[in-house]
Amino acid sequence: MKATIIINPSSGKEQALEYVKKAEDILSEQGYHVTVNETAKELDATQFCTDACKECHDLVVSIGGDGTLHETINGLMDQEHRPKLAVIPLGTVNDFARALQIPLNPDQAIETLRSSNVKTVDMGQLNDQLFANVIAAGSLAEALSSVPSEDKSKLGAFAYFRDGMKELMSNSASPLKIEYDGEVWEGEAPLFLAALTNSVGGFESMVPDAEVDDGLLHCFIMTNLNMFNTLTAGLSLLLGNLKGHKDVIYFTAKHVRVSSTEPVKTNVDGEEGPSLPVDLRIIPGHIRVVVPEEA
Ligand SMILES: Nc1ncnc2c1ncn2[C@@H]1O[C@H](COP(=O)(O)OP(=O)(O)OP(=O)(O)O)[C@@H](O)[C@H]1O
Repeated sequence: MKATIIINPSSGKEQALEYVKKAEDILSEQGYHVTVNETAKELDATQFCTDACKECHDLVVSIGGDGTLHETINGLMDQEHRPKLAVIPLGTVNDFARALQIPLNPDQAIETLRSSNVKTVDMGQLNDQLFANVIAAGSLAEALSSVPSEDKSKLGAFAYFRDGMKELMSNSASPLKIEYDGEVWEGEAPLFLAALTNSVGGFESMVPDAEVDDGLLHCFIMTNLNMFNTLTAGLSLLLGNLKGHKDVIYFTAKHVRVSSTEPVKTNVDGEEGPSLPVDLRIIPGHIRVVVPEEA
């Protein structure tokens, strides 16, 4: 059996390398021949994962934040052989791990490598790339993409909170056209979100109905922009009951197209994504993820 470890040494307050040896030992104990690949720059994780697919590896382990995971899963795109995936979360948010009940403590997450429990999980497709968790569009999404990574390391989720609140208070909205499964919504909105899992931005009850294998994109449009409503919607967003807010439209779909008459950026799995228009689809059961025995 062959396994590839993909590790971003700059993630997790730069403690990532400490965890590699432990992961390697557990995998070797289980009879894996292990290759370790350290990322040095953007898209290295994608290339390492594509190589693992081509070399018919049985398992790919992503050690890093949601950005590293996003790049890793993109290496599975269009591959005939797709190895199982294991995730050791070292980022600020770690939505994918939260949704799959993978421990956020890296030492405990590494123990998951011993588990025989494998879950089949949906992926999202955005234009020609895959995403694992969430896509956001609008001025709020843009503000979150620009949180500097030193702030993320120092302040954790608070860095997002601070910048998100600043943006919500500024009341800037974008004209959005959202076409989904034969319906159309058009209007001004500071935020559109499409989530695959229950956890968004680290809030695990944000999308309580979302299951990792339900074959649906769970979509939210934040609409009303007066100061009070924006603030309460912002709090709902941050406290995790967005669906119930009166200025939030919620729907599920399998195919969504989001466009705008203005230049609007997106945020994909926590990193800056392409500008609108974007085409979103769900790919049911695309990957197999190693999860804790009891998950
Ligand atoms: N050696 C490296 N040094 C700096 N950046 C890297 C390196 N390797 C990869 N990267 C880039 O860093 C980005 C962010 O990585 P990742 O998400 O793993 O860490 P993080 O910023 O700590 O996590 P989070 O975004 O969840 O807080 C990746 O998308 C990748 O492009």
